[in-house]
Amino acid sequence: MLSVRQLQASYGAAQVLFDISLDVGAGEVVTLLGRNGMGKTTTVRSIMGLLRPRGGEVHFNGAVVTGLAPYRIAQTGIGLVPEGRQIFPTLTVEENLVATASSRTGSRRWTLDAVYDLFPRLKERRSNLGTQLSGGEQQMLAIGRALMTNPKLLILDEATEGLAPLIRAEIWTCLKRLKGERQSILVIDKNVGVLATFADRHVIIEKGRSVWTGTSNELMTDASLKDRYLHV
Ligand SMILES: Nc1ncnc2c1ncn2[C@@H]1O[C@H](COP(=O)(O)OP(=O)(O)OP(=O)(O)O)[C@@H](O)[C@H]1O
Repeated sequence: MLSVRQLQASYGAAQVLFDISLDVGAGEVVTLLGRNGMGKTTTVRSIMGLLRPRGGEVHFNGAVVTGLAPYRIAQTGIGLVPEGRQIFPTLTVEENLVATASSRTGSRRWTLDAVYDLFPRLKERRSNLGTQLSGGEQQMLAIGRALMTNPKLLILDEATEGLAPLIRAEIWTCLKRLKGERQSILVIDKNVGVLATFADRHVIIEKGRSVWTGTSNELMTDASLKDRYLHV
């Protein structure tokens, strides 16, 4: 479904990504791991066309999407939950959700009711403005908004950063439920232990290079990986 090959990217003259390769298959949950500043967000931004890659290729559903405008990449069926949520603060919850609604990619799975079923709290808050929501509610809204585009692939950058433990658990439950429906997901998060309970594969990024990929079992049984690449 998503295939990234030898991706390179820079901010101005500073090259940040040197060689990122990763795959997400249909129905798979894949994580992007690595310490702060290693290039996870930049990888996501490059996949989405928010940063123009200076080398390498991004294939999605068999087509090369490298270098397309972000809206065109989104239209191919990739839904992004960006770092920092970026919901529309002056719109209500419901307006935020409706603003992105689309069945362009063929699937009509995600409607307002379906999102409210996944996150009942959003239904309670449907008339509240974005600014009136807690961090957890904003993250639920950001996920709901991405789902309303009926994406073939959902990408979450920092899925639970800064959220209280109970809210985190709700987000994990949501992701597990989506996996149960065979939603393809690429997720960045630091909670490796929880991710390993339901993700299929993991990709570790170190200084702009994808240096390891493997299953949850392989990740959890190789303690040296965590020491080398994940501990601060
Ligand atoms: N807009 C920018 N301009 C210049 N350099 C940037 C910019 N954004 C990120 N960088 C640099 O690029 C490198 C990779 O950053 P990136 O945000 O992709 O890392 P990350 O793995 O997502 O880390 P984090 O977990 O802290 O978000 C870092 O050295 C960072 O300082």
